[in-house]
Amino acid sequence: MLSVDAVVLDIEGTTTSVAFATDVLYPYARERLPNYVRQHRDEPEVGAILDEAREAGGVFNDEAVVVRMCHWMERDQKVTPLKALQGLIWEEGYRTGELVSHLYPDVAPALAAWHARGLALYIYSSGSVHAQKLIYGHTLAGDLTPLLSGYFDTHVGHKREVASYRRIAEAIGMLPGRILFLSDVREELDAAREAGWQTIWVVREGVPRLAAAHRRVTRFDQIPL
Ligand SMILES: CSCCC(=O)C(=O)COP(=O)(O)O
Ligand SMILES: [Mg+2]
Repeated sequence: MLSVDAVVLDIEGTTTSVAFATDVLYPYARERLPNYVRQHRDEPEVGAILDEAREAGGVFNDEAVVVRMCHWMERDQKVTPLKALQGLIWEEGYRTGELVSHLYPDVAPALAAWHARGLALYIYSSGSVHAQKLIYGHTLAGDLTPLLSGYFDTHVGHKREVASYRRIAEAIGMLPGRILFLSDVREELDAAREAGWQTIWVVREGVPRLAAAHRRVTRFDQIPL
């Protein structure tokens, strides 16, 4: 059995299929981004995102920033202002019911059981905190947000950087060795382990099995908690 006080979960490829992101969420945002910017650029929140994107992209006007953001999206670059804007665009889709988050069937029962056992559950994703709340608030299994104690995005740093995991441990006030990180990406797990966390590599069905560098599961009910 693993002995931990908290579980930190990645989203894409771990609780939710990569296909939901690549075939549903990202195209939804890509189709709407230019119009969304045109309609909302005078709102302070969107204005601040555009300023940050201008700075990150080294461009000066709104047209160029839209082109740059679309370019980031095509390459799935996890650039913080892009992720913030995607979250705002997805909001309407979740509100109208057009978007419902995919969730692997083993996830909701495991989260409920771990929560009932007193484990604190957190999300760490490149998607913005706003997007994360929407994703878990509208899943195939219903609203899972009551099970979650907090959310972290790229404001704590990127997921392949050791410092990000140190910051999260400090923010949640737990010893690194008492935190378990679940992810489908080896470089993220390597960074978490270097920060002293326990790790499990979630390798979902249909995903090629690579050399095991971390303890590995294909479903959450195989996690010994
Ligand atoms: C269901 S994916 C939506 C979240 C997102 O925008 C993203 O980039 C996912 O990145 P992760 O770090 O969770 O792999
Ligand atoms: Mg992932």
